[in-house]
Amino acid sequence: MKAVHFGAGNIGRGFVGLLLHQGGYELVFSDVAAPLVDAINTVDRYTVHEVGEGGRDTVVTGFRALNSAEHPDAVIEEIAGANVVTTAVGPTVLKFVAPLIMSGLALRDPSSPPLQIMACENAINATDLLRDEIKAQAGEAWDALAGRAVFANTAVDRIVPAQPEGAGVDVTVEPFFEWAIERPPFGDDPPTIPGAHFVDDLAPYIERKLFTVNTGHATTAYFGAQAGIDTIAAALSDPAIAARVSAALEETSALLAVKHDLDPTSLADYRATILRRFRNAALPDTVWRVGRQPLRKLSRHERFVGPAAEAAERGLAVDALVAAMGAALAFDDTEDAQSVDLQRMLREQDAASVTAAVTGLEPQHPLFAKVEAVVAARQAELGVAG
Ligand SMILES: NC(=O)c1ccc[n+]([C@@H]2O[C@H](COP(=O)([O-])OP(=O)(O)OC[C@H]3O[C@@H](n4cnc5c(N)ncnc54)[C@H](O)[C@@H]3O)[C@@H](O)[C@H]2O)c1
Ligand SMILES: O=P(O)(O)OC[C@@H](O)[C@@H](O)[C@H](O)[C@H](O)CO
Repeated sequence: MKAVHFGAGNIGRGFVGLLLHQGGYELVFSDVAAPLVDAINTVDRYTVHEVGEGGRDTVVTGFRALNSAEHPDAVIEEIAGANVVTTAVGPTVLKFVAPLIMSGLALRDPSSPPLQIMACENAINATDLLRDEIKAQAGEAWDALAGRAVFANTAVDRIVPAQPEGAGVDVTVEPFFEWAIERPPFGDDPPTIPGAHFVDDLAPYIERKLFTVNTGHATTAYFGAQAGIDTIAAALSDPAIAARVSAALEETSALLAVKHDLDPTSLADYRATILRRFRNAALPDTVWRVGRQPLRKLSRHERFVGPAAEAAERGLAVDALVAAMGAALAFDDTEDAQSVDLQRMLREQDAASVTAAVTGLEPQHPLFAKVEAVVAARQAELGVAG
C-alpha cells in the first residue's frame, strides 16, 4: 500500500506521515522545499518526539521524498499507483497541488480501486475545496476522472510547533492527537489509519475543533503578541489573557451546543483539555506561528468570523470573539505577508471597507457593526482616520 503526502512540514511529518506509516503505507512525501526534500532523502528513519506529560518517541521508516516543483512527473506517476493521497500544505496551497493529482488520476488504471484523497488542513471541508479545484482544472475531462477517486473531509488535531534550526527531519510534537475522517465516501473500504476515527457526519467534529482549538489558540496568540509575549504557554499563564481566551471559547461552545446539539458538560471538558494542551511548557510553540496569516484567520468561514457570525444571527453573545478579532488586527509581524497586508489595509482604507474586505460580512449582518467598531478602534490607535 502506498500513500503520497503533499507537505512534509510540521504536521506532515509529525502526524499524518506518522499515522500513515503506522497503518502500513509506504510513504512518499512531496514538497517544494528543496533542502527539506534533500534532508528527508538522506535519512532512512526519523523520530517523532512527544513532549509533555505521557510523551514518548516513535520512529518512522519506509519513506522517501520528491520535489514536486522540480520533478512533477515523478509525483504524478506515484499518485497514479497510490492507494491514498493526503495533503498538509495549507488551505491556500491546495490549488497548486490539484493539477498533479488531476494528472495522476488521468494516468491511473481505471480498473484500480479509487484513490482515497484526504486534505488534512485547518479549514471546513478542505477536501471538498481540493476536489473542486481538481474538477475546475480538469474541465470536460472530469467526467472520466471522477470515478477514479473518493474524497473524504477530515479534522486533524495535534499541535506541532515550528521546528528549531538544525533539528533535521525529527519532529517535536505534543502527545495528544485526534483525526476524524468522513466514513461514507469510502463505502466498505476505509483506509487503514490506526488511531483515526471514521464518522458519518464530520461537521460537528471539524467545527468543534476549528472553533475551539483554533479559536482558542489564535485568541491566545493575538493577545499574547499584543502583550509582547513570545510563546503560547507563557501567554496563557497571564491571567488576563487566560480570561479572554476562556470567554471567547464559552461563546463558541454556546454556539456549538445549540447548532450541533453537543452536551455543554462535554464541551466544558473539551475546553479544559485544550487549555491544558496550550499550557504544555515543554512545547516550544510561538504566538507568531499560531497567529500566522491573520487575513485567512479573520476570513468569513474561519475560526473567528465563522462562529461569531452564526452566534450573532442566533442572538448569542459575541463580545469576547469580537475583542479577540480586535487583538488580531494588532498582529504586526513584518515576516508574515498577510500581517503586512492587514496593517497596510488598516492605514489606507476606512473602517467599513476594511471590515467588509477582511471578514466578507455584508454591512447589514448583525456582526458587522461590532467588528467595524474594533477596526475603527485599531485605526485610532494607529493614528489613522477610520
Ligand atoms: N502544525 C500544526 O499544529 C497543525 C495541526 C493541524 C493542522 N495543521 C494544518 O496543516 C497544514 C500545514 O501546516 P504545518 O504547520 O505543517 O505547516 P508547515 O509550513 O510546517 O508545512 C507545510 C509544508 O507544505 C510545503 N508546501 C508548500 N507548498 C507546497 C506545494 N505546492 N506542494 C507541496 N508542498 C508544499 C511547505 O514547503 C512545507 O514543508 C495547514 O493547513 C495547517 O493549518 C497544522
Ligand atoms: O495552522 P493554522 O495557521 O491554521 O493555525 C495555527 C494553529 O492554531 C494550528 O496549527 C494548531 O496547532 C493545530 O490546528 C492543532 O491541531
